[in-house]
Amino acid sequence: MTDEQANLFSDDVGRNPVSHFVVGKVAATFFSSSDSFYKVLLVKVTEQNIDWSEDEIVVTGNFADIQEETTYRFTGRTVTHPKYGVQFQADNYQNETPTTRSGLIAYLSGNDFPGLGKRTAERIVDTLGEDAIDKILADPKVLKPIGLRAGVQATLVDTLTVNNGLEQTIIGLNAYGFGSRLAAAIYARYQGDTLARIQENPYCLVEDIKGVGFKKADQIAAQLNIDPQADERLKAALLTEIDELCVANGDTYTTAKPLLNQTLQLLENARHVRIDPDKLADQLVVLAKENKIVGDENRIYLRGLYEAEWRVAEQLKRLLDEEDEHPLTDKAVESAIQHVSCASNITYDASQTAALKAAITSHVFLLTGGPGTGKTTIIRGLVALYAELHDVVLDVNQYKDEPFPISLAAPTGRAAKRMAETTGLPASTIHRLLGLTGREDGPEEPSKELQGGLLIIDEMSMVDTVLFQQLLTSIPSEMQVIFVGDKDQLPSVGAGQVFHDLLQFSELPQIELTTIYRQGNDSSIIPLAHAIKDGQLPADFTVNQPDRSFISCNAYQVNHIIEQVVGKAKAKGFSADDVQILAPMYRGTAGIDQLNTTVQNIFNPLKSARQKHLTYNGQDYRVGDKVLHLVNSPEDNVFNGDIGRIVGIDLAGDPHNESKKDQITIAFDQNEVTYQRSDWNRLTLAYSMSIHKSQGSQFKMVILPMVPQFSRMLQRNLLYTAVTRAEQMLILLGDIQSFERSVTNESVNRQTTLTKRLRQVWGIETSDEADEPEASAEPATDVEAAAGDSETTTEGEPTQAKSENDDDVTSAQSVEMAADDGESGASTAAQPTQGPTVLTPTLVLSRQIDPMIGMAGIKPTDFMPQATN
Ligand SMILES: Nc1ncnc2c1ncn2[C@@H]1O[C@H](COP(=O)(O)OP(=O)(O)OP(=O)(O)O)[C@@H](O)[C@H]1O
Repeated sequence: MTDEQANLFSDDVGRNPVSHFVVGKVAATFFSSSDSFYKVLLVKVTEQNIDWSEDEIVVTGNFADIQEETTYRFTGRTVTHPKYGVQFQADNYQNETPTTRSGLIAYLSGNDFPGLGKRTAERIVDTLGEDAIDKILADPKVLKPIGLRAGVQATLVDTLTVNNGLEQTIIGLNAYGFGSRLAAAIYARYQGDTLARIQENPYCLVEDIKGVGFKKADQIAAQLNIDPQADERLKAALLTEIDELCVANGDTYTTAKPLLNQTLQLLENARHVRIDPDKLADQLVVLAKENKIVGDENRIYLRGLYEAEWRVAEQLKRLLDEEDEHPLTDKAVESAIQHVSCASNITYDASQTAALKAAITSHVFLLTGGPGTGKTTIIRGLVALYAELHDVVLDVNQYKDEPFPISLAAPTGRAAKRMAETTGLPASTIHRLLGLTGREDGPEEPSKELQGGLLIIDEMSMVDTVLFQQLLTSIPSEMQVIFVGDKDQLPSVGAGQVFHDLLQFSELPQIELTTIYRQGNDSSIIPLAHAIKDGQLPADFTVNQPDRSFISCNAYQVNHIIEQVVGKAKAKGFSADDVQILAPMYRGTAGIDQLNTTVQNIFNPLKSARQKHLTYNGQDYRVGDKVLHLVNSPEDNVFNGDIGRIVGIDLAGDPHNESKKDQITIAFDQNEVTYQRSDWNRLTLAYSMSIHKSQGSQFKMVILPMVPQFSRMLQRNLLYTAVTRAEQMLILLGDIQSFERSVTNESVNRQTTLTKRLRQVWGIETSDEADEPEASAEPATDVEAAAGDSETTTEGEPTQAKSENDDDVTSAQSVEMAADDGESGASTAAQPTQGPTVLTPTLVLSRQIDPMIGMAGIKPTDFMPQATN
């Protein structure tokens, strides 16, 4: 154990003056978690100081590699379990190796150490003393004077390390405050080097371990007295802030000024120190040299996102360049379209026919259109067309031993389910299609090659840069691929605006469907959506329609009005699944959290104090609740935005709960998932949800409040996405000015360079490229170029939220100083990308919402609160 660790432990002891222990042989392992180190053991007690009169005790805790029939010393405390009674909860444990001379000699000459006889064991103990094991573990070279054969020495050291080292590692990780799941992930990554790696550079955890952030690493570094000015600290903070800036804005790159500003704030606030901005800028250069970030003109990218954009462009070129061995004739295609049109009883209009024709004859095709313009109709048509032209049988049961020739996929489980329902064919999430588990280390992780002749991806606006790159890499050149979406919806949660950018590039075959079919007497929602898309509210916006209404109210009235509207909807037979409240923000009187509580009490009230429920993060969870999964968890086949229902709550004290832990079981459309407490942060109630999370889903009734408090969230694509989620009924409430503001507030574009990469890969010179510095021109040499540039960006540049530290003059001045320092110029040497030579840029680091089914007779006004009727 190092001094630092010893300090940590003594600190623990300081807080816990009475150190309780149990020493004993592990007789059985009752429970062993599959994804963490948590175990429940039965221990035969040989020694203890906990007032225990029985021979055996149950010991729980985080233990690595426990061997049954081996003696351990457990330190911790006794706890009384509601069902199992008194147990010993261990914070620390160690292999109880003997400490007396004779005990040590017997241990070292025992079965664990083949090749070591009694005499050699005596020599070891006599030479190294009774702390021989600690000395050997600290430095195996102490064995040199003993003169052991190399093989025997290696076995001795290895076995001692296994018997003692792993425990020490887990104890060390526990002491650093890591829970069992993170401890398992860290150990899986560094193995026996874990503690040494952390002690040398705790910031390595930020890069290597999902779930460990800069602040955690920085706390450990502070405990280890690592200099706050250390290069590794500055680099970790820079990487964290590039990621944060890109995640916060959905950009694929950032620029020097916001990056340096935010990084300085992070570094200075965390350890209350001043950081030299020049030193920080130097580390940006170092990160580029280490190939962790890429500077291109005034843009700064994380390497993964930089390469993902290049790869997307290159992969699309590869697919589009593929030549058909047997190209389809116009005549064959036109005749097949006729057949499909007759069989489906649809007369395709001119642009729909053009879309069918272009899509079926292109290797890559993009189809966009607003709600009700026929995207689903075209997907169905394409499937039928492909089957006819390629002699494919559309009966999945006939493909037992070979892959179905048409793959359909979407970014979320709900969108995939809708796709399967509308086509009558299997559809999956993109993650599942690619066999992604979510545990991949990086975007470049190779995924399997897809099989079949045609791939159609729906809800393309939700696909981010990294996932798209993984998808394209898996598509074989002979496969046709069609991307379908609505370009005016919100972009992906992850970085990029892939569909938007692809549509900007006219070399990619594409068609926008603009004729709206689902309208007339049975829908005023779709025309409303199209009007919003075009930047205006219709004149009848506040006039009640058969399927839509507007209730004027202020932010403080929203909750009460929604309570009345939902109460009436429930009385008319609407279920919690039918009614969806969408709001832009979580906090506030009209925010998602408050509305969730209100609507939960209507659809799933707590009926008695004995009903199973639990509280987490200020929200009450009950069996029957509608809940939302907040992240992509491909390992459980549940995705960001998936909605499920709580079907089980197991409390630790339940007699039949074998895990003896609190857990929630949720049924999703596709499967059931059990969430341990450590996963509850992936959940929230779903009666009310953010518009972002509703992407890819539709609901019979959407209730949408818009009030001035939502301020900067009042944007056109947000309102458009919310309105298009309503299948049959839309109830808008709030103040008209907020809706007007949303419509006029044109959606902010993200900072991406995908369209630029496409132009580069296609070798197309465009006029706006002339405005940009030549790849081979003199490199911008310092922060000045980047910082100056970010100052001149106007529309489209995401605005930096005012940080708590905006009045910190020193930090602000520091950035200016760095920007002024023309001498500190640094540019990295050109580095090739993965692409063809001609594409290689000079890498210059500048520090630089069907008809009204079942709705007959029900009008939105039926749900209006009495006061407004
Ligand atoms: N050419 C056409 N002639 C008659 N009806 C059509 C035509 N094209 C589409 N429709 C009908 O219009 C309605 C909307 O079409 P579809 O569902 O394909 O649009 P969509 O773009 O997928 O809409 P959303 O994005 O809202 O799901 C459907 O009822 C469909 O049958």
